[in-house]
Amino acid sequence: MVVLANPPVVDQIPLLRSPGPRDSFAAVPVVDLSRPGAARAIVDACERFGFFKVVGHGVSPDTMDRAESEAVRFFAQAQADKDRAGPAYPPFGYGSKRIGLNGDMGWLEYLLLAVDDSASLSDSCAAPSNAAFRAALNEYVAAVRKVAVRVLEAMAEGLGIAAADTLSAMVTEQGSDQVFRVNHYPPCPALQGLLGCSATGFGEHTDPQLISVLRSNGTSGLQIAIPGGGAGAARWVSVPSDRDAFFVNVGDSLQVLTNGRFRSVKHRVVTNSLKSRVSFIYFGGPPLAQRIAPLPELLGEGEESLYKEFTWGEYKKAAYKTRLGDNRLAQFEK
Ligand SMILES: C=C1C[C@]23C[C@@]1(O)CC[C@H]2[C@@]12CC[C@H](O)[C@@](C)(C(=O)O1)[C@H]2[C@@H]3C(=O)O
Ligand SMILES: O=C(O)CCC(=O)C(=O)O
Ligand SMILES: [Fe+2]
Repeated sequence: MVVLANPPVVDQIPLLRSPGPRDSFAAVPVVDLSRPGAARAIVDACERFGFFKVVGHGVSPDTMDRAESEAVRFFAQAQADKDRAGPAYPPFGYGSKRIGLNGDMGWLEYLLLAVDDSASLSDSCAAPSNAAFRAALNEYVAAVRKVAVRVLEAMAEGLGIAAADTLSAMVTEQGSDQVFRVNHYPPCPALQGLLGCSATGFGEHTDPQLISVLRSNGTSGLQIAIPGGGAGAARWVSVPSDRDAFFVNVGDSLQVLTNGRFRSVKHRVVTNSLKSRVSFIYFGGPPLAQRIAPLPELLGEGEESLYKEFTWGEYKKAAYKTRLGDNRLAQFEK
């Protein structure tokens, strides 16, 4: 029997099967935000996959490129300099390989940053301290939050909710819990010898918030779980990258607000063996006191909530005690 030992650099990082051309999710739903019909298309994608790609968003390529090149510059610094941006208090600040506080590991480094009510990086996070990087991220975060708001408004319209801002207000009102993440996945060449294996960049999970809006530098690696793996199982498919587009994930809280009509999508990142991936993710969450329960307009006659009552603060506290791959919503199901 041949026993393959993991190379030491990836000792504690789980391996995944390297994606191949047959894993490509060519049918990823694409929504053009500038066209009529976007609301219906978004609802359809959220019901089927909890995931879609957004084009026609109007965000300037300069805004995206500036943020990306500043991020590349930040991560190219010496390790000791990056470590100085480490969390003043967890989870915010610079991190490397460790995800969360419960033992999850991935082949990445990242900045996890709090966003304030005016869609700027919160002053409570000193990192990143470089003024040009901070300015570029502030410009990007303001732009991506506008995209999130338009998407949430379109969802409300598509769901037939009378007040257009029912969902979007949750991420714009005072005290809303918005987080921004910059992930850098260096290539993992040590694995080239292990045929067919890649390091886990970011292990499988669902996002706890309402929605996450992601943009990457065009290096592939993001996978989502879609129904249809046979016998009710899910199948992992690779999302073709597109540096000009945004990708939207439905999070756990939106699944609950829609009483399970929208799916909180399971996703993960597989490290590329040749190219670095840089991704930006805006996580739109509500204020801590926001009650997360199915919207009354969405409940049919006699339909009951599938979930126990909770606030976002309660859910977040419970979520941060779980491992990445845990089914966080299970403890709130009736
Ligand atoms: C393992 C963990 C990392 C995470 C907190 C958690 O305990 C479970 C949820 C994880 C997640 C996934 C989406 C976002 O990247 C994130 C910032 C979030 O809100 O929930 C991360 C958390 C993290 O990295 O701290
Ligand atoms: O970096 C990516 O592309 C996705 C990361 C992710 O899912 C997350 O940070 O929650
Ligand atoms: Fe995620």
